[in-house]
Amino acid sequence: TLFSNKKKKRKKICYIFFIVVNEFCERFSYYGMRAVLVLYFRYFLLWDDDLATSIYHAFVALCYLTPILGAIIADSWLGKFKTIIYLSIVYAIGQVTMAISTIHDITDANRDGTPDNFTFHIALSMLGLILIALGTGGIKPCVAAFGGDQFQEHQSRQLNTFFSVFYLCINAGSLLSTLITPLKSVASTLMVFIAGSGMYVKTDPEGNIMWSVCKCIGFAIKNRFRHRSSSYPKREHWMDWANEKYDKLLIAQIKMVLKVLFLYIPLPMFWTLFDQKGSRWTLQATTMSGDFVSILISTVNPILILTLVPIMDRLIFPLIQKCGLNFSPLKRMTVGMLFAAMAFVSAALVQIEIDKTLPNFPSSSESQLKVVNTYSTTLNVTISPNEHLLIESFGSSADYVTFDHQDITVSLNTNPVITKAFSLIKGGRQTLIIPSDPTVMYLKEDVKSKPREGKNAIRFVNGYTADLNITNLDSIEPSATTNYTLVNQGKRDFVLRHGEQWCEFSRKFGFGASYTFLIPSTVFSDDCESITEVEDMKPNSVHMALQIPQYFLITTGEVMFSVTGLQFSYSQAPKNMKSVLQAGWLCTNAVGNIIVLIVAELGKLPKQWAEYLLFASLLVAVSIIFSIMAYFYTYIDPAEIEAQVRKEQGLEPEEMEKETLEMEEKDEDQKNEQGVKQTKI
Ligand SMILES: C[C@H](N)C(=O)N[C@@H](CC(=O)O)C(=O)O
Repeated sequence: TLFSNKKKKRKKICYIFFIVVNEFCERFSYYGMRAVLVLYFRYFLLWDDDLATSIYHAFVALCYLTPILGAIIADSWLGKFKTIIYLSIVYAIGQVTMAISTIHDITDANRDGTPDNFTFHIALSMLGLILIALGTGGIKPCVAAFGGDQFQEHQSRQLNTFFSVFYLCINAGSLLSTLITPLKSVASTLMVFIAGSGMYVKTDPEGNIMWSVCKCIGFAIKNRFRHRSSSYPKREHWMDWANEKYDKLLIAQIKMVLKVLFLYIPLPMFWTLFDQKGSRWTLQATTMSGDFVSILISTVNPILILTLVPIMDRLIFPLIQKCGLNFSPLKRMTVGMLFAAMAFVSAALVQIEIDKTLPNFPSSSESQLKVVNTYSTTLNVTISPNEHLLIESFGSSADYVTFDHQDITVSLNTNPVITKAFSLIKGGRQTLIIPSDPTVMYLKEDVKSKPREGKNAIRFVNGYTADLNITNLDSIEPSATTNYTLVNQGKRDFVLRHGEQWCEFSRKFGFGASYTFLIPSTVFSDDCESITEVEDMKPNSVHMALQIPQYFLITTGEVMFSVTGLQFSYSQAPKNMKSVLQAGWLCTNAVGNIIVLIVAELGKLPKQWAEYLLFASLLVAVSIIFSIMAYFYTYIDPAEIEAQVRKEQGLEPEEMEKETLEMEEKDEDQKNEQGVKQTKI
């Protein structure tokens, strides 16, 4: 017995391996593609930030809505195994479609590096994304439930370990996806999964279960309405009004599922906060300094998961249990929510620090102006009605001057005095450029927010007497100013050229600054030494390391909330509705994403830290509601309830046999475990 049990255990580890590796490959592909999706929208399809972010969140939401479809197909028709295979093929076709949509040569007839027919690329990429959402969402609830199906009812400890390992694989896939291309992994997902085919425990679909569930619920509601008069005796549960027509077992199963789904109502709020890691927190990072921006953002969450899941599972949870505390799944989920709320309090505190260092940007009714003087002498600049600035040659005003009106008149103390009227941009920042010929002074629009991704915005004013060529920029005419170019942090070299003459200058950049470089007429004679730098926006000074606590808190919350939720959804579902409940669980994530979308559309509170605190307070309120709901929830053993109902109905011999077999197996396992313990002693 000992030998055969060891063999069985090894076999189980082997096919669980195939399932978790399958999940690893699938998540690797999904996160790999997701990581570059916004960049593809921004720089290939040339969408603006808002559209790119909205379509991105809509795609993520769709990925978490399609599980309903996958669950229906699996539980009612194909079974989990075949559903995973078929939808993986859909997924692979989606990835290939998406990959084809990124080949600009297909429509780039004039070979200028940009596609000629954007509609074709947009249509193809949208088709690809829909197929990927169908694939990834469709197989997701099935893989988790299929993994769970490999365990028997008495193996709850092993089942919990499975879900932890499953989550580790998700995050290992997500982590590695940032390093390797995603396409290859779709094929490997399928191959790995099919390789284990002969070993899995495959439960058969039990007819169109979702349709039966809907009909049964519909009948219960109709029947209840028909018997609304007080002369009819009340029933214990409203679903009992389906007793007249439907099987008691189906009614009992629906009651179990509805009980859990009701409990899920407050859960999307957790995901609303969680999903802002990729939007608001990423934006926050762009206003901070530190040279690990992209690495931090894309890898800190999976790295922490890979560390925290084993610590929680092997150390923290057993320790809590040893202290005699009952840390039930629903309590863990509530604590998880509170951790996420604390993460947002931490984000708010970081934001307050950042705000102290941010420039004072104009409000929507204000305009800001700075003056740059490339004239040969110091100038006295008067801006009507009462602004007086003294600006050295090749210097600038100390900071922006804010106006609550747009029409201004500028006078220079030249001989004769030069006066010119300008109209400023409402809500904008501009620089008044005074060139070597001040009569042609002009306004140039400045950046009015921190440059993206911690980059630096730079531009040049040509004070030289002829056209100049600067590395990577178009040629600049005398007295003209270039548009801003974004440069990364670190040392950058620029070569200035006019005919045979050239000189080189270098600058070291930090994060998120903006500069205007003033090129004097002597630029070639002093080997670029005389180029002066005007700081339009200071570099970021709050270090990104300050974001680590918020990432740590939200990931701790995720381990408590998400891993537990996954296990809970499986353990509380009747056998024929495991995937449906997994889909319900994933839908909470979809709703969370949709809330993020709505919040992004509605706009922000004037102060970002206040928005973070608002979200934290909302989640605390929701977690209180959830803890009250959880207090009234009684954990069930779906198999036990099903057996009881069957017993009440009179068991069929076939089922009885199956159950006896399972009991025998359970006894065998227990005896064996005792045997192993005794041998150890
Ligand atoms: C990468 C995340 N830490 C993660 O584990 N995500 C899970 C849960 C979810 O987002 O639904 C996943 O991708 O399955």
